Amino acid sequence: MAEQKKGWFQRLTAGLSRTSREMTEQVTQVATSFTKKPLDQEQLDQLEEMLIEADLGPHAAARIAEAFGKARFGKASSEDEVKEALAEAVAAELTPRQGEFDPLSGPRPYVVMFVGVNGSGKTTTLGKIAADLRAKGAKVLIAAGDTFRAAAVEQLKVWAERAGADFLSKPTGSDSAALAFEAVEKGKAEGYDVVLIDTAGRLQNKQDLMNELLKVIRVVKKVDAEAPHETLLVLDATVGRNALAQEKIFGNQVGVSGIVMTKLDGTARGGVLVPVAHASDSPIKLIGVGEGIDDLQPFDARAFSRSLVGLEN
Ligand SMILES: Nc1nc2c(ncn2[C@@H]2O[C@H](COP(=O)(O)OP(=O)(O)OP(=O)(O)O)[C@@H](O)[C@H]2O)c(=O)[nH]1
Repeated sequence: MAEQKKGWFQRLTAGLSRTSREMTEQVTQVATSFTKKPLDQEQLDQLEEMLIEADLGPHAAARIAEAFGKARFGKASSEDEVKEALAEAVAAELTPRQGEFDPLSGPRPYVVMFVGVNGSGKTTTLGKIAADLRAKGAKVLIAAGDTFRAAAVEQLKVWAERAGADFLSKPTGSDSAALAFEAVEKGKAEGYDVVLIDTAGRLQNKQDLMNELLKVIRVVKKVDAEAPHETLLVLDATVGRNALAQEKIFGNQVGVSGIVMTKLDGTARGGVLVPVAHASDSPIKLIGVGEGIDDLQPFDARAFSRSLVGLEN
């Protein structure tokens, strides 16, 4: 178990290495002056600026700098003390925004819808979740709701086969709401534990896409009024602060129950998770720190915060 936990933290740290390297460099720079003299307002301002540059957003940056100031004002600090205090201040921001994705403890079939723009990592995330659920012995059905793109259907099919999950699709251009309806009906009739529904990420325009997603939800509710039990919004961390705009649109128009932040390994701007977590009404539930199956992790605010500032564990 300790080994497993270590492996998990190492993957998180490796995944966040670009962001944490950037942060650590900055922290080290700022911290050099912190070690030499008692913390003053000028240093706090520098720290705040650095946090803004790291994409944590102006509001969180101000709050974190303030919390840091409360903990360390008037004291000289070693680099590790700076990191510890920063990690604590970031964790204080994120801990209330941490949520759990646990489809096997909910009603059966537990219906999960994946939304997000093309390329955000929806298909990969869905595939990784399917593989994890299958490994736990669950009966899983995947519905290829992006009926507009043949390539998306094919890609999802590969993931379904790899995971050993059943797969439902329709010819390109079919009604995705009808497919979702069938999937939930089949899920009910055939005793599935979980139904995972992929959706389109791009249509002619944003409003068409939102209308389409709302239609899928309406239709799914005809089979099960409680469904979808989860609507996971998949956001790509490499788009930086654009992720905030996406959260706003999907969150306001479709309704989202949890956020998955992917590709944290592909960017030095992983700090963007902080303003997204704050702006969103729904918690961060999962993070993607690589392309492998084990690289989708439950979001752990404390571990994320420590890893972000380059602490070892
Ligand atoms: N490095 C890294 N790559 C990821 C992660 N998650 C997804 N990807 C990659 O991002 C690319 C896009 O992911 P998809 O799952 O195809 O994205 P999508 O939202 O389904 O997009 P479409 O299939 O175009 O609708 C793929 O090459 C994935 O392997 C991650 O956490 N880290």
